[in-house]
Amino acid sequence: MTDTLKVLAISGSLRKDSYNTAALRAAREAAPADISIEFADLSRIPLYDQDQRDQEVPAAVARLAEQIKEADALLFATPEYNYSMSGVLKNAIDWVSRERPQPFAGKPAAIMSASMSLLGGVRAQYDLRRTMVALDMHCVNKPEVMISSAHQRFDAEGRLADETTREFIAKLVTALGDWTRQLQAGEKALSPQAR
Ligand SMILES: Cc1cc2nc3c(=O)[nH]c(=O)nc-3n(C[C@H](O)[C@H](O)[C@H](O)COP(=O)(O)O)c2cc1C
Repeated sequence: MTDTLKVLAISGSLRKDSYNTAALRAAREAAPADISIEFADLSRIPLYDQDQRDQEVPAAVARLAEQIKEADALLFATPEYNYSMSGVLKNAIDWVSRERPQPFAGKPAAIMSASMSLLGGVRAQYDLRRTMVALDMHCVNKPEVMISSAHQRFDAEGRLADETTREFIAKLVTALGDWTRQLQAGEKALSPQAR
């Protein structure tokens, strides 16, 4: 029997009716039985301030860093704000990136984006990928899930109403699970005990 993988879902939108958060809920529904998805909460994270950090790491940041450490993998969904990821997401990543050991290092991760435009947030995804390189995350390359015209793909209750998008999301979650197990197997093989 395979162990369940713990995936932390991180939405870059605080909006109650966020399409990105809704996409993460759809991912949780579509996840195979051996993947469990829990949600991070970025709403209490203040703006990054080095002086504040020097005094005390805010509780919401410490909690997020802990959740990231405990997770086997991360699943991001980011809105596109002016061709980039949201400030909410970048700010949270910046806070956590100052923790030591750096919690993102070596983490398997995957990205989705949802936008009302026809491009589905592709430019935000590539910004996020660049940040992932800086932080040594290992991002799944394919499938790329960009949810365009998001307002037409979710119903008024925020449920995904588009089968093609659901299939893409399911494939991405499965790919993230496979990628995570592959990386974990590689790490085991390289550990001193295995030599
Ligand atoms: C400040 C701001 C900038 C935006 N810039 C873009 C953009 O560059 N490209 C785009 O596709 N949508 C842009 N949008 C629209 C968002 O994609 C849209 O509001 C989306 O629903 C936000 O994601 P959410 O539903 O998860 O909150 C922008 C929205 C805001 C508030």
